[in-house]
Amino acid sequence: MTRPVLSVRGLHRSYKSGAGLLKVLAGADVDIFPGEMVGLIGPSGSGKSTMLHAAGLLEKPNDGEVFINGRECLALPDDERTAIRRDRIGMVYQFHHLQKEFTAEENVMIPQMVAGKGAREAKSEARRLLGEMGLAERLTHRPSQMSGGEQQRVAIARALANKPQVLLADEPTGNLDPATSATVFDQLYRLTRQEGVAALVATHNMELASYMDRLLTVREGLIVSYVPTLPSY
Ligand SMILES: Nc1ncnc2c1ncn2[C@@H]1O[C@H](COP(=O)(O)OP(=O)(O)OP(=O)(O)O)[C@@H](O)[C@H]1O
Repeated sequence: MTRPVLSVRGLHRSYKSGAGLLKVLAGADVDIFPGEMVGLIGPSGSGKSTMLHAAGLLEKPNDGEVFINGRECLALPDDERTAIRRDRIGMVYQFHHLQKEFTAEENVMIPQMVAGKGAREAKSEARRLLGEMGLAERLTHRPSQMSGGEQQRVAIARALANKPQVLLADEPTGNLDPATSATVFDQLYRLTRQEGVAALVATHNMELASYMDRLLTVREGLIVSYVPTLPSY
């Protein structure tokens, strides 16, 4: 049987809320297998971002384990966890978070060079990925010189630049109009498939969700398989 590339086990996360405690995740499990695209859906505030942040090793949960390629990462020393996050995990957010003083090409080169790649190799990979995202004519544009959809496509190329095994995307098209959202999602879908990257994508967009291989949702702090029923949420 294929081993999951990302495995989350028994994740607990609560936040202080006034005098009490808001339990968001209460023992949540997720398995993502190589090459698949899994949707994470559910109402606002249900815990999708909380799950993605913990799975992406950005935030320590109160309890639980996160395995990347079979290796538990939350208990690792900070520097090892950072290296795994850099080399194995790509993140895309609703807002692109590109560095505004750098060009599209440089934005995609930076994470590669931080990971130790030389400038020439990083540039060639940046050009390849930006070309795949339909941005061959935008290499030297800065974020302010690009449309929202173009900026988000650069952010996707950047997230894939270090050949991660898993891409975690938090409403990657949530800030775009419906037509641009569909195009950007299409490119995200095609490129993750082509590069063999597994993806967990939080979205409110049920049309995009219908293209995913599987859907998960958060219910009472647990992650469960989601089978759409009428009326949908
Ligand atoms: N740092 C924090 N401190 C306190 N409460 C928080 C914090 N982060 C998240 N929460 C709360 O945890 C709950 C889950 O938030 P989360 O962002 O994971 O939901 P979500 O499903 O991603 O929502 P959305 O679809 O609106 O992005 C919310 O009620 C939120 O207010």
